[in-house]
Amino acid sequence: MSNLPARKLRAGILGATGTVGQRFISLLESHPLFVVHTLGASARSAGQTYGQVVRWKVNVPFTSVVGDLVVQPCEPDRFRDCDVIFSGLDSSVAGEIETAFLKADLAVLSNAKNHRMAPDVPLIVPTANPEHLAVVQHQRARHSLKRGFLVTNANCSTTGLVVVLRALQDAFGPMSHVIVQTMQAVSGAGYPGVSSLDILDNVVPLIDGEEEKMESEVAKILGSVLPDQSGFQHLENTVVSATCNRVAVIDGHTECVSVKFARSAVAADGSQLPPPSVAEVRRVLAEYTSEAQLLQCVSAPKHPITVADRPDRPQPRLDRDTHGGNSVTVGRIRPCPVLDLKFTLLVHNTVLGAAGSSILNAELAVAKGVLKPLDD
Ligand SMILES: NC(=O)C1=CN([C@@H]2O[C@H](COP(=O)(O)OP(=O)(O)OC[C@H]3O[C@@H](n4cnc5c(N)ncnc54)[C@H](OP(=O)(O)O)[C@@H]3O)[C@@H](O)[C@H]2O)C=CC1
Ligand SMILES: N[C@@H](CC(=O)OP(=O)(O)O)C(=O)O
Repeated sequence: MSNLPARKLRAGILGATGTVGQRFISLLESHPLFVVHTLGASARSAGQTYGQVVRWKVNVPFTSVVGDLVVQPCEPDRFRDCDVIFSGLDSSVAGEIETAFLKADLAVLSNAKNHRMAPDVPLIVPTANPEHLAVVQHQRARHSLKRGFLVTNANCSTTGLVVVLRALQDAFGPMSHVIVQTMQAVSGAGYPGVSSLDILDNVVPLIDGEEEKMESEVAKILGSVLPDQSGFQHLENTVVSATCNRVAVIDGHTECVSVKFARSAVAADGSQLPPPSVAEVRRVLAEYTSEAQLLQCVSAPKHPITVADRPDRPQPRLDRDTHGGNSVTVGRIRPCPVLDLKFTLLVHNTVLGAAGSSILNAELAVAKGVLKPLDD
């Protein structure tokens, strides 16, 4: 990896007690570039040690070093000596707090939905659209910042989908139609989230606001950076329809996807290209690589997409941790009698779908020289 800093970057975590915050701590525990330095949460937790307040749900324990840190209020001054800030804040407060951190010239990588669609905020899924990081320079100029920035990652269901769509779009051209049905894990709703009486022995066919986020975020992520790098050209001719369900799985969102390629529509002159074959699609997905692999980012999965060999995969319990939870597993690739092609994918919602993407985005920012230690 290029631009390796002389020392580990000190990481602040906002929302450190939450589901995503805990995943940050777990993934950063022995990270070669970042070290957990300052933890922040609400007034309910601030002033007490992390060990006292956290209701830890990750199946690997946290260290005593982290457990002894005193949780801070989420105010920029408390995080002044952090080189990088990871945010897992609840969206009811993330908007204002992250803006305050940006204005304080801090480098923020957020999971929250609040700033995702802002015109000068890169919305980056690291193995799908890392090139969108280029807009950080314009963002800095607009806010008169020296080193700060605000980069968000996507909704967890969007994340799994766009990695696969990007691979298909690069190989076979744009898609005109994408239809997706999700089966989303309960950890996606945070803690304590959905009550057991609602979810056990049940499927809940509504996740408030989720479908709209999926439908709009795909267009920004699969779009391009404007030639002057001041923002983004959203994809205009790909229609996405999402239906989202909550299921009794702890981690891992499963998505059933059907797509139609623009090339298979009949052109004005009557010409028409056939849709890609299942064999071609399998090969393209299995061979797909992103800039995260080229730049040798330490958390980059060996394969951004893992094509399942067995006909009854992917399954959340068996496949969510593939390549550390940063690879999207795809299976059941087959022709679709309505659109062109259909398949099932699985994304780990709190790793690649949340904290893992933020960390990989930070690694990309280091590799591209956008994120440096405070004293550099
Ligand atoms: N879970 C997932 O799979 C995904 C979540 N996200 C997004 O990531 C963010 C975090 O989600 P998740 O971890 O699930 O949520 P949780 O509800 O589990 O955690 C929320 C965190 O925000 C903190 N918080 C709440 N209110 C305040 C406040 N007023 N001031 C400071 N901190 C506050 C909480 O602190 P305290 O404990 O002190 O109350 C807690 O640390 C959300 O924006 C969510 O939409 C994105 C993708 C996937
Ligand atoms: N809504 C997602 C998780 C989430 O918080 O998404 P977002 O960050 O887009 O609000 C889920 O419940 O699985």
